[in-house]
Amino acid sequence: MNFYKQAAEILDRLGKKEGSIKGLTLGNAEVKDKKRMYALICETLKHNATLSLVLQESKLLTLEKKLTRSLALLLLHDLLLQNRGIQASESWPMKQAVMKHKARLKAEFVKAKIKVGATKDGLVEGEEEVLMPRYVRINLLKMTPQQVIDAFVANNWTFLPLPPSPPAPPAPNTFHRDEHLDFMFVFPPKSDLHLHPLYASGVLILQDKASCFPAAILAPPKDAYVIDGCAAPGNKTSQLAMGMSNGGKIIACDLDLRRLNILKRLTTKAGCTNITALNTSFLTLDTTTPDHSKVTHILLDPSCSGSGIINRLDHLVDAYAEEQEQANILETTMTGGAAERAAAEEKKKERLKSLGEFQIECVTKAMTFSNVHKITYSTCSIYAEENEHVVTTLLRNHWPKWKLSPRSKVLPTWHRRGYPADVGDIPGLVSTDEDRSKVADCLVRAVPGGSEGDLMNGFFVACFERVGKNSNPGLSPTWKSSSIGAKRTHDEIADDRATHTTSGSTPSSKKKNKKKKKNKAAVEITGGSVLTLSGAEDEELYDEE
Ligand SMILES: C[S@@+](CC[C@H](N)C(=O)[O-])C[C@H]1O[C@@H](n2cnc3c(N)ncnc32)[C@H](O)[C@@H]1O
Repeated sequence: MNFYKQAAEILDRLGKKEGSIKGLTLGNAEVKDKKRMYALICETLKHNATLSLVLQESKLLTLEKKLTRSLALLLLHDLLLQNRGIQASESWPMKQAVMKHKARLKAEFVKAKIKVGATKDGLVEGEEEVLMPRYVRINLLKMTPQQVIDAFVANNWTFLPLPPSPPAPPAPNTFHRDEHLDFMFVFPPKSDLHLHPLYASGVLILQDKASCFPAAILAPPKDAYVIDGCAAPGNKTSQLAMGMSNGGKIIACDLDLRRLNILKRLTTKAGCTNITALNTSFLTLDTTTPDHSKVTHILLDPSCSGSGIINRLDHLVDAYAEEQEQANILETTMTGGAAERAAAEEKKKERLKSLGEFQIECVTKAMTFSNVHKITYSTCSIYAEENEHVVTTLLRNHWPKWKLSPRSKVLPTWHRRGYPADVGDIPGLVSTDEDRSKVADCLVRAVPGGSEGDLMNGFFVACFERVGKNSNPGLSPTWKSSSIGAKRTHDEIADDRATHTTSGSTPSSKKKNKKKKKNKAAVEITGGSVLTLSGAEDEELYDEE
C-alpha cells in the first residue's frame, strides 16, 4: 500500500483511539518502513494545530474532494515542513491535488504559524514533547551501580553525586543516582542508550521511574513465592527477580501470548532464572494447587487506561482525536455535534467503569490466595476511577481482613500521595476528611510530565496487607508513620549513597555464575503455543513501561 495512505489509515485509527502510536507503527507487521512511519506520524501530530489551520484556511478539503483530512495533514506536513517535500511519484493524483495549491498552502502556513503562536518550525508552545529524563534501572543481577558509574565515566560522562535541586532533568552528558530508588540512574532527556553495550547485555534496563515503584514497594524477600498477575512485557517481573537475587519463585502470568513471549526474551536477557511464565488469565488461576497455596506476595499491574503515560507522545493523540471529533462534528448539525460529544463522554465513562471493575476483580482474586499477605495494585492511569475509587471499593469489601500498608512501608519519602477527595466513605473506617487524608497518605501517585508533574509518567500504587492475629486492622497507630513528610536532605541522600553504592545483590561469585549456566531455560512458558516475534524492535516498544 502507498506509504501515505497507510499513514492516513493509522492516523484515523489513532483518532478513534484504536491503539497507541508505537503499537500502530513500530508494532504493526504490515508497516514496512516502521521508523519512517513512526517519525511521520509523531511529527504530523506535533504540528497538528498549525497544519489543521492551514487546511481550514486554504479550504483544501472542499477544493479537492478526493483528499481525506488525515491524508491531507500528512501531505501538508511533508510539503511544508520537510525540505525533501512529498515523497511520492509526481503522477500520484493525491500529490497532484496538493501540489496544485502549493503557493497558497505555503502562504497560509506562514499566517497559521503567527495565528497559533507557533515557533518557526510550526510547533505550538506547550505542544512540544515534554522533556523527561531518561530513567535507567541498573540490573543488579549483572552489575553493581559503581561498575556502571565507572563504565560511563570512562566514556566521558560526568557523574553528579547529587540530583539537581529543585528536581530537573540532568544537563547534557551528566547523570546522577535517583533519590528514591537506589538502583536507578537518571540521564538527560532523549539519551539514546539502545546501542550501548550495557543495554545489549541486559545491565541497563530502560524503565520509567514510576514503573519501578510497585516491585520496590512489594519488596518480597529472597525466598518468597510471588505471582506477577498481569506481567507482560515483564519489566516489573525482572525487577522482582533482581530484588530476590533470583531466589524463591515468581510466576509471571499474562493473557497475551505475544506480550508474554516478549517477557520471556526480556527476562532471559536480564539474567532472571526464577521465573515461570504462564499464558493464562490471572482471574482463572486455581488458588488451591499446592504451588499456588505457597504464594506469599502478589504484584498486580492490570490493564488500565494508560492515561498517565506521556513519554510516548501519546498525549498528542488525545488532542488529535478531539480535533478529529470536532471536524466531524462541524460537518453535522450543531445538535448532532453536541450529541456526539455527549456520546464520546459517555463512552469514556463506560470504559473507565469497566476497567475499574476488572481491576477490582483482579485484586479480589489475589486476596483469595490462602497464604498471600502482601499485594501491590498499580496503574499508569491518572483517573480516580482506576485508583482511589478502586481502593475504596476494595477496603469496603475486605476491611478489616485486609488493610492498606502505612506510608512508612510505601515509599515514605515520596512526596506525592493519593487524593483525599477521591477516597470514598468506608463503614467503620472512613467517614471524615481526616480519615480520607489518612487513607490517601498510604497511597502513592505520580503526576505525569514536566513543570507541574514529577518528571515521569503518571502512576498510582496501593499496597494491601492481610491483617494477622497480632496486627492492627485500622486507623491509628498503623496509619501514622513517623516518616510522614520526611523529605531527605541532600546530605542524607549522600550518606545513603555512600552506604548503598555497592549494595544490592550481585551474584558475582563464580559459584553463582556456574549455577546460572546449568539453568538451561531461564524461563519456561506453559499453557499456550509459542508465537514467533520480530525481535529487538519489538522489545524497544516496551522500554519505559
Ligand atoms: C499494564 S500491562 C502490564 C505491564 C507489566 N506489569 C510490566 O511492568 O511490564 C497489563 C497486562 O495485563 C495483561 N492482562 C489483561 N487481562 C489479564 C488477565 N485476565 N490475566 C492476566 N493478564 C491480563 C495484558 O495482556 C497486559 O500485558
